Amino acid sequence: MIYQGESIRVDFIEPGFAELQFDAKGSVNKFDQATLEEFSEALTKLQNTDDLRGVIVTSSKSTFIVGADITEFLTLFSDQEKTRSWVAKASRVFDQLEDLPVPTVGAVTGFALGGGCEALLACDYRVADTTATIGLPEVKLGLIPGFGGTMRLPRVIGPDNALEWITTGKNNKALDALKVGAVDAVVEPENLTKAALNLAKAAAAGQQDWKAKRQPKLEPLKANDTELMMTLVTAKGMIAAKAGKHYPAPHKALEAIENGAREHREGALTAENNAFFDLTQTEACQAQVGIFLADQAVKGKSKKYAKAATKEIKTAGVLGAGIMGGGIAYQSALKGVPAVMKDIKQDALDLGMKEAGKILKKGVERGKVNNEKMIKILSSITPTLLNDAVKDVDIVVEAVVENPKVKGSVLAEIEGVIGDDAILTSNTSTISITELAKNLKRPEKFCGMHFFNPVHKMPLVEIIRGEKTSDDTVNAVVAYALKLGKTPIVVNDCPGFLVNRVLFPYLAGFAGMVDEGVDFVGIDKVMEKQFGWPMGPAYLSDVVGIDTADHCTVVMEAGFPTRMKRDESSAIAKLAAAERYGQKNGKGFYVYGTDKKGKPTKEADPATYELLGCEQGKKLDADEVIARCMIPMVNEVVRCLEEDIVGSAAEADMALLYGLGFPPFRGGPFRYLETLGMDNFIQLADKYAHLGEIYQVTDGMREMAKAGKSYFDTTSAK
Ligand SMILES: NC(=O)c1ccc[n+]([C@@H]2O[C@H](COP(=O)([O-])OP(=O)(O)OC[C@H]3O[C@@H](n4cnc5c(N)ncnc54)[C@H](O)[C@@H]3O)[C@@H](O)[C@H]2O)c1
Repeated sequence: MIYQGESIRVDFIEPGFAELQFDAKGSVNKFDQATLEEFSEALTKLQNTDDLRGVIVTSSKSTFIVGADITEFLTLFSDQEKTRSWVAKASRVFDQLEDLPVPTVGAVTGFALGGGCEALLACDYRVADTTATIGLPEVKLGLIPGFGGTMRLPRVIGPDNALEWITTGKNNKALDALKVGAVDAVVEPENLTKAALNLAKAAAAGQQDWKAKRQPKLEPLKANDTELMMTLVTAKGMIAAKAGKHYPAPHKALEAIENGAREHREGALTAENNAFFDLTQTEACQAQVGIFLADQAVKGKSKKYAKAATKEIKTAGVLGAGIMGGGIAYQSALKGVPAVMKDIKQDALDLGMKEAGKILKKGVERGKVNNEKMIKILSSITPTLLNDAVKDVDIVVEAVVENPKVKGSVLAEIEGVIGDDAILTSNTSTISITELAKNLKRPEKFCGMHFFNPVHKMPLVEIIRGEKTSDDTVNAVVAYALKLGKTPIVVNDCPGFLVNRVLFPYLAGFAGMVDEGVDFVGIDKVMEKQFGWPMGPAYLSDVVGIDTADHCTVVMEAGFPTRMKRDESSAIAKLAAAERYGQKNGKGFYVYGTDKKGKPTKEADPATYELLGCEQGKKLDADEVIARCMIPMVNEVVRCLEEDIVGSAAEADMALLYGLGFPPFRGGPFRYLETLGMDNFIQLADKYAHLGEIYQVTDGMREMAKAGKSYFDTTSAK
C-alpha cells in the first residue's frame, strides 16, 4: 500500500502501475478540505515512490467525484484570508498530480463535476465510460472553477468550447465530451479500469507521447491574437445577453481565461485564484450557494415525509377544469397518475382538454414526447360532469372558484362520494384550510395543496396542514406532489398560507406608492431590472388577475384586520371596480393586445393614469421603490417564521423562489435580509414605519439583531 487515508487510497495495481482511488465513507466522493489534504499527501507519496511507471485515478463508487463540498463554502468564504489561502493551496494540489514524473490517466464513471472534472483535467489522459457526465457547473453557484479548470480546460478543448462549458455550467455526456476532446476514449463500464491501465502502459512504453500531451497545459494558450480576440468578443456578447448584470460569475470566468491566456500555468492559475476569490465575496455567490443548501434541505425534508407515507396515490380526481384544475389533471396524467377531471360546464371540460393537448403538442414539436405518449397521457384524463365518476380515486384536488361558500359545499358533497380512506385537498390560494375543514366529516383526511400557475411549469406546491390534518395525510400528499415532479413545502395554516400571505403586503407597499401618484411603469421597471423580479408588481397583478387579487384582499383582511386592511381607494380595488381585470380581459394596469406580426403587446394605458390619479413619468428614487415594496414582504415572511407557518428560513426562501420567482441572485427573502444585514434592514424599515403596520419590524427580529443571530443559524430546515 502506497497510501491509505479516510477517502483516498493508493496501491500498485500491477508492478510499476499505481491506482489512486477515491473511496469516501459517504455515498459520493467530494473534495472537502480534509480530502484535499489527503489528495496532496497521496500525491506526495507517489512523487517519492520508486519504480513507478504510471498512475490511474479512479473511484470506487458509481460516480467519480461530484465536486467540492458546498456545505463548507459559506463559513469558509466569510473569512477572506482563509479563502485566499484555501483556493491558492487547493489549486496547487492539482499541479502535483499534473507534475507526477509518469503518465497519468483519469478513469471516469458517473459524475465528474467541478473539482472532479478538474482532477481529470490535471491527468495526461482521460477515459470515460458510457455513464459518465462531465462538467464545470460552478457558475450555478455564482463561482468559477477554482482548481485550475479555467486554466486547463481551454488548453485541452480550445477556448471556444471551454468558454461554453464554463460560462453555462452545462453537463456533458461522455460522447459529447469525446467529440470536443475533453476525454480521449469512451468505453463500456466493465472495461473502464482496464482501458485506463492499458493507456497508462502504452504511454509508459513510449507508444503514446504523454509528455507532449501534458506540455500545452503548462504553457500559454495556443491561439493567435485574432482568433483569441474573436472568441472573447463573441463570448462577451453571449454572456451579456444570457447572464446579464446580476450574475457576475460568467463574466469573471471569461476575465480569468482572458487574463491567463498569455501566461504559463502559474500565471494563469493566479488569474483564476484572483477571480475566484472576488466571486466568493459577492452577494450573488452567497445567494446561489444559499439556494443550493436550502434546496438540499427542502428535498431532504420532503423525502422524509414521503418515506413515512402509508397510502400510495394511484388515481386522482380534480374538481374544476379551469386554469388550475386543467393544469393539475394534465400534470397528474403526465406523471402516470390517471385523473378524472370534473366540472359543472361541458365548455370548461372541453377547454381543459384542449389546453392539455396544446401543452403536449408543444412537447411533441420539441421532440420531448412522441405521438403515442401524447395519446396515452390524454386518454388518462377522464373529463366528466358527474360527481360519481370520482368515487374510486385515492385523492381529490378541488380547484373550483375561490369562494369559501362554494368550496365548502363542493368539498362536503364530494366527501360523501369518495371512499372513507381517500384524501381530499383544496387548491385554494388564500382560504384557511382549518375553516374549510369545518364543512367536513373527516377533517383529518383534508389539507391544502396549493399549486402555482402555470401548473406544468411552476415547481412549487405548498402543502397546507390544517388544525386537524393528520400526519398520514400530509405524508401521502407530499409523496403525490413529488410524484408529480414538484417541490412540496409543508406549511401551517393561515389566510394566504406562506406565499400569498407575504405577497399581499408587497403589493400593498406598491399600491401605496401608486396612491401617491407614482407611475406604476417606473415601479415595474425598478423591480424587474434592478431588483430582478421576473415581473414588476403592476404586471404581476395583471397576470394574477386584478379581480382575483382584489378578492384575495378580502380574505387577507379577515385574517389580518389591521395590518392588511382592505382599502377601497387602492389601485387594485379601483381597477377591479372598473372591470379592468388584467391580462384575462386585455386591460388592467396595462392594455394587452397583439402587434402586426401577432406578437403579444403590453402598453401603459392613459385611462389607467386617469383612473388611478397617478402621473406618467413621476418617479421615486430606485432605492426607495425597492425598500417600499420589499420591507413589507420581508417583515411578513419573518412573521410567518415566528408564527411557525413555515418551518425554516431555508424553506421560506425556496418557496418564494419556486412560487414567485424571487430573484435567484438574491437567494430568497431571508438570504436578502442576511445580505442587507439585519441592523441595516431595521434602520431602513424604521424610516418607513410611519407608512403603516406592514413596515414595522417584529420584536423578534429586533432581538435577533441585538443578539447578532442569523435566521439560518436557528431555523435551518429540520
Ligand atoms: N389562477 C391562478 O393563478 C391560481 C393559482 C393558484 C391557485 N388558484 C386557485 O385555484 C382555484 C381555481 O382557480 P382557477 O383560476 O382555475 O379558476 P377558473 O375560474 O379558471 O376555474 C374554475 C372552474 O371551476 C368550475 N366549477 C365551478 N363550480 C364547480 C363545481 N361545483 N364543481 C366542479 N367545477 C366547478 C368552473 O366551471 C371553472 O371551470 C381557486 O381556488 C384559485 O384561487 C388559482
